[in-house]
Amino acid sequence: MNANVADILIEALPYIRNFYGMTLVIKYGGHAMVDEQLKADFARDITLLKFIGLNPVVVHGGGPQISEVMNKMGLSAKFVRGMRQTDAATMDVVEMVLGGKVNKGIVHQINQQGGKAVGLSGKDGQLIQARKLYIEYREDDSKPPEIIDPGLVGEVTCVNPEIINTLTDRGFIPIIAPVGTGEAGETYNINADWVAGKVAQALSAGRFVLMTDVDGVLGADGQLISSVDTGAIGRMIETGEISGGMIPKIECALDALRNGVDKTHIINGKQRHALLLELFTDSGIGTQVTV
Ligand SMILES: Nc1ncnc2c1ncn2[C@@H]1O[C@H](COP(=O)(O)OP(=O)(O)O)[C@@H](O)[C@H]1O
Ligand SMILES: CC(=O)N[C@@H](CCC(=O)OP(=O)(O)O)C(=O)O
Repeated sequence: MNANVADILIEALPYIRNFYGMTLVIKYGGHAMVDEQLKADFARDITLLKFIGLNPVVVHGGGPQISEVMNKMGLSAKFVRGMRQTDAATMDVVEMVLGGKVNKGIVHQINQQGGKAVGLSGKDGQLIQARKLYIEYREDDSKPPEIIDPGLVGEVTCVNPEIINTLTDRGFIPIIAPVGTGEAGETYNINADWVAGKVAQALSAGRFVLMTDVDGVLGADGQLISSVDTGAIGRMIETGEISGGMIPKIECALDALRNGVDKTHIINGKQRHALLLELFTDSGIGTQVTV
C-alpha cells in the first residue's frame, strides 16, 4: 500500500465514524442500471458500505426493464401521470421482471462482491401493505379534477419492517422490489420512489438517497441545483421546471423528511461510485432536498 492510499483511508475515518451503524435507504432506479460496469460498481459500493458498518437497504425500480419485456410480449406500456397503467397481464410482467430478473440480478451482483444480499418483494414477511391508487388530474384550475383509475397500482399504507430488521441484524443486505399486497389479497404495482420513501420512514433512516439518471434537480438553465426546499419545489413544479419522473422523487423525499428521515439526496446513478462520492465527500454530489 502506498502513502496516498493510506491518506485516502485516513481521510475517510471521520465519515466512517459518523455513519457507523446508520441505516441508509437507497432507491436504485431502472434508468441507473445501464451497463454491467455500473451495476458491478453499485454492488461494490453497497458491499463496502455494509462492511464498514452502515446498514444499506436497497429498494429498486425497473420501469425501463418492464417496458422492454412488455414490448417483446406485444403488450404496449402506457403511463398516467408517471404511473404505469397496470391491468392483470401487465401486473404479471411487473412481478416477474421486478421480483425476478431485476431483483435477483442485484442480489447476485452484490453476492459476487462478497456481500450477503437477500431479495424480497413487498409480499415477503408482509413487508408492504397497499391500497388501490386513484390519480387526481386537473387540466387547469377552472375545470373540476378528473379521477383516473390506473388499474392495479397501489399506494403504500403500511410498511412492516420486521423482516428488514431481522435480515440487517444478521449481516444481510435487503434488496426490495416495489410490489405490495392489498387488504383483500390483491397484488399491487407501486412506484419505487414511494416504496423507498416509506421504507426509509419505517426504519427512521439516517439517509435516503434516490439514484436516477440525471445529476439531481436541474434548473431551467439545465444547471444542477445543490439544495432545494419546499418553497422552491412548489414554484418549480408550478412553472413546469420540475416535471415527469422528478415529481414523485421530490414528493416522496419531502414526505420522508417530514416523517423521521434525517437527510435526503437525489444523485446521478450513471456516475461511477456516485453513492460513495455523496457520502464520503464534504460537499456531496447531486441535490439535497430540505423541508
Ligand atoms: N427539474 C428537473 N431536474 C431533473 N430532472 C427532471 C426535472 N424535471 C423533470 N425531470 C425528469 O425526471 C427524470 C427522472 O425521473 P425517472 O425517469 O422517473 O427516473 P428513474 O427511472 O430513475 O426513477 C429525468 O430523467 C428528467 O427527464
Ligand atoms: C406504478 C408504477 O409505475 N410502477 C413502476 C414500478 C417500477 C419503478 O418505479 O421503476 P423506476 O424507478 O425505474 O421508474 C412501473 O411499473 O414502472
